[in-house]
Amino acid sequence: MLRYSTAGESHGKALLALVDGFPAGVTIDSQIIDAELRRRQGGYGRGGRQRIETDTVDILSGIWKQTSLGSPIALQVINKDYKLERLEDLTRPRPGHGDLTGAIKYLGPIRGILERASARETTVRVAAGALARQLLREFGIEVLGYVVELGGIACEVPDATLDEKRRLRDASDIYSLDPARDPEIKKLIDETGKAGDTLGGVVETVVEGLPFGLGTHAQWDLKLDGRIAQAVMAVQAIKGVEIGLGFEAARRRGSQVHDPIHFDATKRETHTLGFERPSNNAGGLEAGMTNGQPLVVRAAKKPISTLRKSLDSVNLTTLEPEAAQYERSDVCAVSAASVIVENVIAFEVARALVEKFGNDSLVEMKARYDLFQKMARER
Ligand SMILES: Cc1cc2nc3c(=O)[nH]c(=O)nc-3n(C[C@H](O)[C@H](O)[C@H](O)COP(=O)(O)O)c2cc1C
Ligand SMILES: C=C(O[C@@H]1CC(C(=O)O)=C[C@@H](OP(=O)(O)O)[C@H]1O)C(=O)O
Repeated sequence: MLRYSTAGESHGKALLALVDGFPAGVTIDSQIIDAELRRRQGGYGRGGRQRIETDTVDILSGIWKQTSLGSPIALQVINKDYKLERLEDLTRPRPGHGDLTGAIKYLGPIRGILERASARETTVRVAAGALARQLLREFGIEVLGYVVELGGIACEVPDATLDEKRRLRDASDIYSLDPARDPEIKKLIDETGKAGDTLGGVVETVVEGLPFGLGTHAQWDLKLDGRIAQAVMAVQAIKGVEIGLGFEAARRRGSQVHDPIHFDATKRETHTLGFERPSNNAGGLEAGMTNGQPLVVRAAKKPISTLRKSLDSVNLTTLEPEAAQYERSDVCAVSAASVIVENVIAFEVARALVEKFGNDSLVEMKARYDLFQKMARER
């Protein structure tokens, strides 16, 4: 099974991810991982921390001569802002962060909670996802994430091709598909920050080139829609996930929701096996399985919890009412969230891919992939 777990505190020595079950024989370029880490640090509205860090990955194991060995891959990102031993505890928990609940649950300091709850941990989730997408590319599977709404301002271009979307996103400081709106959005972020407040937004990820049959209908916890939702919801500050039409599907009639099935013999040799869908309201998943269409996932990110103009809180030492504590913080991290969501989805898709085609070696996976496509055409 392909899986990973992470370790590390926000101001500890380093963040670590341990990736198990990654197939042998995949060419790994650490610069591809570093490029995703750089993007995660970017966007507009980040706080002072990103001027301190220059995140790069150290691959500590599992790779030889730029090729995966099939053994565990340990990924490390060093914290330049390592200062955990010197930091004081907080006494006034911030609403929206894990401070109050974690301190009560673990009967310990708030510091012990916020250091691990912090989205700094997503550095190594992104590193693991960027590793996984190097496997996906071997199968022509491409993943792209971008911002579609920020602080209530919509910034998307429907119906663009993946390449057009990539070009637009890479031209935007916000990572949206509508760079023309960058000045308006930046102004909103600046004004909100000056007012001591914060902003959220909506991000979208598209995965193209998926074969039929990743995931399964057969058991609830193996359905790919549920697994994608878990991976995305588990990103800090994500509060909603939609696949395809999502909540909008509940407002329409069936005839306006379900994607008709057509057949085009000229596309028989492609990953769709010739089964074309004039719409993709299902977002690429039916009954927990990929259906050859692009996977489309949206996620809602709430505004940052730490407010310069603090909300009401309680001093946990005196139990007297006091304003919540302020620690250095972002005003808006929606752009970063688009990079994180994109990469956690990449990992989940890669996990489902190795489930279907095996995870010993890339060469065996490819042979099984080709055999499956042939058998599916001949069924
Ligand atoms: C990229 C990113 C950066 C974040 N930066 C901050 C921050 O600077 N300050 C803050 O209070 N919360 C920040 N958050 C959100 C908190 O980590 C998150 O709200 C907290 O861990 C509680 O978890 P929950 O919102 O998922 O319930 C950030 C989240 C993301 C995804
Ligand atoms: C460090 C990162 O994000 C951090 C996430 C975060 C939080 O509470 O989630 C709080 C801030 O931490 P600090 O107080 O050290 O500035 C953010 O900067 C990062 O994304 O690399």
